Amino acid sequence: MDAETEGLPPVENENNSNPIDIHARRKWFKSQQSTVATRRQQAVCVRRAHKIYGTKKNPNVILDGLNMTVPKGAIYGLLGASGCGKTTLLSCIVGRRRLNSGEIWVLGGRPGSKGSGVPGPRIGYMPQEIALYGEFTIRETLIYFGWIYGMNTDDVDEKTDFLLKLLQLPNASRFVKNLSGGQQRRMSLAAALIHEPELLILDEPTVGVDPVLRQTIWDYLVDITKFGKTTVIVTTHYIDETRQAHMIGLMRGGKFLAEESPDDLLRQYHADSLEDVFLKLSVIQNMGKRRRSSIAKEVIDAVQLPAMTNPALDLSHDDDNGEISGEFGDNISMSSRGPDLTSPHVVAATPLPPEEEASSSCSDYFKILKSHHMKALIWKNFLWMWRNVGVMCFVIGLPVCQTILFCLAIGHDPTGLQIAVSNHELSENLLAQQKCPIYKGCNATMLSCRYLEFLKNRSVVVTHYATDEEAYDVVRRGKAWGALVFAHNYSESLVDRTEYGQSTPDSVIDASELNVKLDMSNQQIGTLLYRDIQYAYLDFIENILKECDQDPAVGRIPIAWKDPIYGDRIPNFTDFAAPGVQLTIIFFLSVALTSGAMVIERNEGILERCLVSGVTGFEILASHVVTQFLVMCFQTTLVLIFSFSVFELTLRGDLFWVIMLVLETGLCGMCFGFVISCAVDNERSATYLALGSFLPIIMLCGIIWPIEGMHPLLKFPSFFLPLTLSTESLRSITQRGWPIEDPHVYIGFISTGIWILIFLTGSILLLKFKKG
Ligand SMILES: Nc1ncnc2c1ncn2[C@@H]1O[C@H](COP(=O)(O)OP(=O)(O)OP(=O)(O)O)[C@@H](O)[C@H]1O
Repeated sequence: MDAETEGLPPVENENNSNPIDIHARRKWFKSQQSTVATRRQQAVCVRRAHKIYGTKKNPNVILDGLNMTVPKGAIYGLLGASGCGKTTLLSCIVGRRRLNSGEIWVLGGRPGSKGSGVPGPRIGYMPQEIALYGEFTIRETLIYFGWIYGMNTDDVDEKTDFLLKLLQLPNASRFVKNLSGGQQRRMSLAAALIHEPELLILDEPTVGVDPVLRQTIWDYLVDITKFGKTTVIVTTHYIDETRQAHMIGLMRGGKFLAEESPDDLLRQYHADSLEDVFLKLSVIQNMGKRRRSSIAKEVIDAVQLPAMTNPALDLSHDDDNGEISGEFGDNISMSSRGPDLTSPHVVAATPLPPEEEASSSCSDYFKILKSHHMKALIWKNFLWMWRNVGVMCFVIGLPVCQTILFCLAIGHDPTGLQIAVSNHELSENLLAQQKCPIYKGCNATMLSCRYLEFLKNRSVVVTHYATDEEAYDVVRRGKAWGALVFAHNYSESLVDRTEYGQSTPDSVIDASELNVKLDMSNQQIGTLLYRDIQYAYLDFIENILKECDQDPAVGRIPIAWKDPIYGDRIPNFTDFAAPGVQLTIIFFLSVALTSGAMVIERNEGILERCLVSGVTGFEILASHVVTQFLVMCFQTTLVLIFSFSVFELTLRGDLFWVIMLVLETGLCGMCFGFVISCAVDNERSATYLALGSFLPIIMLCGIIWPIEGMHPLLKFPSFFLPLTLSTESLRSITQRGWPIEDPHVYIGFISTGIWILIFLTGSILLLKFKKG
């Protein structure tokens, strides 16, 4: 190899079928000058990468000016202690995390930029977590990923047979959840290999794999990189298995201690194993550092370091190295030598993607949905539902159960309310028998008993007591809701009172009055008794006047209650609360549905894997909208059938608009669920957030109490909540029968539509930017 071509990255040549000797290939991966053009020629090129977790006050520096060069066609072993930042570096490479500073080039483009194909099908990513659906079979899993990558089912089946043999996986119809831990990891590897990507990124693929199979996997990796078409980056804890890699990067303290071929490292450091090299490099790195070494003194003493004739091997002062971390691989500063675009090194082997910054225009967030992505995602969602049919029956049945419970339990007048009566018109004998005789017709005998009969018709249970104090005591002890006291001359006084008119003496007025003491601790029951005691009295007076051939209207209070314009003469709470309750049930079950679905995906790492494969957040949301919408249609149908057909709640308006509004509100709930699932990282937080929003919405949206009764400070903001105007709108349709043209009705549709847009945009932005 002449001087000009030395250091040339392997040229992809599809026609070249001769495997190239591994030692010859390693020579290509020698140090070379770094320019933007050469960086774009590498499979992966990282420069001056800084990544910090935590707060400004308490930063956790993970990548500290790290440089990395992965030539095309190489197997690159990324080594380092647990927690040193390997996964973080990989997730920055695949475009799932952003660096705080520095640059990354992957397959010639910036991850996330338009046309770079990264994230996308050019990459095969096997994350550290299993990131698979346990409820799917091996075949279904591979079909799902195959479709995502745009493969057809026949090709997937063919590749499935090959991968099952290669990775010694069991029958394709076995469920992933029933595989052993090691088998699941191999399954995860198969999902990354299915589409033969240009760049394979494998985060610990050989954990839990026996040595023989581990060797098979490595042989396969060597095989697919033979012709320079595929590049592999692999992290592993088994340092010595990377002897087969073309290049290894030893990571420590946020930097690479070395980036070399394994043979060169062993030679340079006079070591027998790569573990030995790693130890020596770690000791060298710690030399000269003021902070306490993390390596035990006995270990340091036992290590024989090579003579540092080469200053690049001296890592003890690497803090000052800036961009140069040593003469390893391509880690030479671009600024240290001028760019040389005429060099034959920079001749592109394959067309490179346009050099662009990560896209940030608004239209990019709403990229057109790819049909193969949507097909895979929707199929996956339905398959998940089918495999969890019990859960789905519960989800669909829950709103109906809640509606039934609401209709049976809420809004009906309480019955069997106990009233204690001290009636001094009763003789001791009658009192002992609890008898109160009624004299019908135009008869003024024992009018107290006649009144009580009307009261009993209003579902009040009357018990007689001998004294007033006894009756009051029963109320005090909570055995009755009220005490009524009749004077011994009640009937006579009542007649006198009507006859005397204005000249009625006070004693007669007192005796003709029914004395009432209620337990008003329960507002609903207290108000009901208050109402019934008065209504019973009016019925009683009208009845006597009628029996005595007098006009019953004389006994009424002089207010004529005509038929109401809207609603019933005696309105019921069920009709008032039903619209709000129906919308709340559909809204919050939709929240639970979507926030749960997305959080589960995120927890199991599937979402991450999906996004790396090129699926956009918008596509994931859209697929869930499609499947959950179908579920919601079932829920809505059942809720409305039970509300209006079975329980016959009032419906004066158009059922069509009721259905539309309920569906729109469900959609709004789904979008709110997306926001929650995109904003939080685990199910517990999602549950807290959903529950936390439930109570304020119930209280502030006029569902259980009219907004007019709210504190003035709450009235205005409550109009901006998602269920306020829609509840009012539904109430107007069902109770008043108003059409869609009425502003009270269409405002509910508009406000819900605006909320849908807000939530949808919020969740897409969160998916886009919440990478870490
Ligand atoms: N999202 C995060 N927020 C804060 N710290 C994080 C986050 N992710 C990782 N870390 C921390 O960053 C460090 C590097 O983590 P990373 O997972 O990249 O290490 P790793 O080298 O892949 O480890 P392992 O080999 O054990 O998988 C760890 O200390 C980890 O606790």
